[in-house]
Amino acid sequence: MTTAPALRPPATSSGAATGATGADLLAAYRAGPDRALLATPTRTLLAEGVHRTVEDPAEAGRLLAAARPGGDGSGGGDRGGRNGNGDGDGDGESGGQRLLVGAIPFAPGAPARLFVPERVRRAGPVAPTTPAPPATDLAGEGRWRSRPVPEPEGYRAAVAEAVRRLAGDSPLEKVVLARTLELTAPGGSDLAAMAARLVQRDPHGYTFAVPAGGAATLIGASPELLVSRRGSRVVSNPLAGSAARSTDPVEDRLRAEALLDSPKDLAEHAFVVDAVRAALAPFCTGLTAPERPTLLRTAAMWHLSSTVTGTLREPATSALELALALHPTPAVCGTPTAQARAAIGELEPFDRGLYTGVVGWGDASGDGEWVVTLRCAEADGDLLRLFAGAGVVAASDPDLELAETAAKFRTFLHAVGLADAR
Ligand SMILES: C=C(O[C@H]1C=CC=C(C(=O)O)[C@@H]1O)C(=O)O
Repeated sequence: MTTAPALRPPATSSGAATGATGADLLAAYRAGPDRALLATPTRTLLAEGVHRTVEDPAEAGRLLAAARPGGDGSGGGDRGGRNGNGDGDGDGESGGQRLLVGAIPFAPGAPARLFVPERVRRAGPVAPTTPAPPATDLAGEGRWRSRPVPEPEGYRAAVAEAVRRLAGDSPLEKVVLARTLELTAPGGSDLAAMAARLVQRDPHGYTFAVPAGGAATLIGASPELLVSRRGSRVVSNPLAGSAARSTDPVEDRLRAEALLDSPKDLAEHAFVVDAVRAALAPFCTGLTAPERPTLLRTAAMWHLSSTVTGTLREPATSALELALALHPTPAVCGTPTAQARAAIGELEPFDRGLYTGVVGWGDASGDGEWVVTLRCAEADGDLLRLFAGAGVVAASDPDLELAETAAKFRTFLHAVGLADAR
């Protein structure tokens, strides 16, 4: 057990309420190793200054527990809020200094990029009407060079190999295979402007821009809530099963309806819901999940979506503990987890880093919102490395999974002001 220094940073860092809006905090964000922005459907958090960094997520959990009022987990009340995820908490520089923000990687044992900020400014969600910078400022004419890793042919071959394994004797039932797209722009990229465009395009998503080690920043807009905990109320929103949006409204609706009826996608989805229920069961009573998924829409994608809710058995269980118990779900790894992880290690020719990990915040009362790290890029100097993956099951078609990952890249490409990539 760590004898943790209190999470509370120096007393000088606390401040009076500022009345800032979500849009103000978004506008105030500047990328850097000591800044983090989280803009969720219910709140905006801008964290500045590093009180301490935490590389071990388990240690982060202990730190939060030690900083809990009375150390007994009694700090959280059930205050409800939209979707049970909270209500934005009002605004201002807050008594929420005892907060942890950042990202946890996909691979166990790789360093987490979590930190306790010196200052946290909070506001409600960014209004959907908040103007974003024009795409042309970011894209410029021919400014970006792109390189897929692996090449599309390599990704197709990996999916085909996974399908062969899924059809064979292996216990593997689902594996999520990803690819990357490296974009380079001389002079680097304006990450604050990209964050603004991500929020504006997907105001119901979870936009994040957090330090990723060294001078790198992890930036993206995830549609998938891994878990939120507010008082005793626990919510998870697993997604799996996807279709690209169409600009033609009739075609768009047809794709959505086909997704809802697709046996392949329903199977892919069921693995995730079952795993989420199983992981939450030891911690929750009254777990509920719908019989059938519904549709969730982002600007670029349709997804099959299920909202799983429950009530904590032990009030001391934090959102972070729940996130660590859930991660990695079959939405990003596969089923069974160990075999899927091994297949990913063999079939993906790159390190996922923070992609398909967990990103978000947790506070000393145990409340928090942790989302699955998707639809994102790692930005470092001139390089932006985008990531996208797709769940592969026995009925998967390599061409369709390639097209699905291309569609998933669009979330970020549009934030940069670029058109599609193959
Ligand atoms: C792995 C990704 O998406 C996951 C989340 C939602 C739907 C998914 C799917 O339909 O395959 C993936 O499981 C990604 O966006 O990179």
